[in-house]
Amino acid sequence: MQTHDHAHAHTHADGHAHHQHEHSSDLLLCCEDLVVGYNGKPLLPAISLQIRRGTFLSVIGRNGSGKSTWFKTLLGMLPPVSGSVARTSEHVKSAYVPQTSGIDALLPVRSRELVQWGRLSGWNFLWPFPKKQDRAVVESALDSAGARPIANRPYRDLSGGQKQRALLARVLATEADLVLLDEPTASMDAVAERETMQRLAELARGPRRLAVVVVSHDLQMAADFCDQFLFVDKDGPAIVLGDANTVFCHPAFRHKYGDDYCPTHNPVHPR
Ligand SMILES: Nc1ncnc2c1ncn2[C@@H]1O[C@H](COP(=O)(O)OP(=O)(O)OP(=O)(O)O)[C@@H](O)[C@H]1O
Repeated sequence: MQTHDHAHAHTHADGHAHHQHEHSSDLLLCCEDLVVGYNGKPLLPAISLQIRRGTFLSVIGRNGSGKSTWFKTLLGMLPPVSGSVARTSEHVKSAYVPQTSGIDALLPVRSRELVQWGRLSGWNFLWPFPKKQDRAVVESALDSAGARPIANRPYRDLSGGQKQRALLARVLATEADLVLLDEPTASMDAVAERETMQRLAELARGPRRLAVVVVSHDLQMAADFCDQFLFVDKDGPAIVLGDANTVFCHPAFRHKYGDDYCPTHNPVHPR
């Protein structure tokens, strides 16, 4: 695993023990010298990375460091300033859960309907009556996300943590291979946060073998559950990709977050 300061990072988000059955079809998304930004202006240094099935990657960085920008580019919602991001096959499906604040809090829908929307596309959207098979997927997604108790509640009346459960169910209902979640545990209490991270880890490491990418501000929680970390900092020279020790002990990371997360620099309170 390498890390890179300055303009060219070539690192692969792989090489982990639980990727025992890894083969070429595990590769879902490839970024080559990808530079993200707005209106042709780079925000972060270039990075090359590959996202495979079974990966649980956490994107970390201070407020305004470029995490959402990176996400949007990965999803094709924002064009790269330079370089490329490509799915390895047109069959690779990705799904996105925005920050809760990005959803209209006045949306007059029940949680179950919100999840059903994950099954609809194109013209279906104008005739939103799910097929029997879609209904089964929706019910199972509600169970997997722990959202069954809130399925009939209007989305706007839910607490922040309950909203995130409904959104997680929605992502599961899309049956995507690659799931990107922007701060999925932002308004959850500590127990709910841990449960959600556990569920996401199971989606990556269990039989579904999804690739899961989360933006997380809780570094300890990310360290406990994720296997890959991408540190971004629009004001610094580095973009760092690697396992926990590689990233948390990198000088650029420690410059922003201090030494507490790096076991070799913080031997008194190792992670
Ligand atoms: N549409 C836009 N045009 C130009 N600049 C933008 C645009 N959207 C965001 N930015 C800027 O890009 C930078 C990175 O923003 P981004 O939303 O990616 O940060 P973030 O790491 O996700 O932040 P947070 O942790 O607060 O959610 C910020 O300086 C922001 O002001």
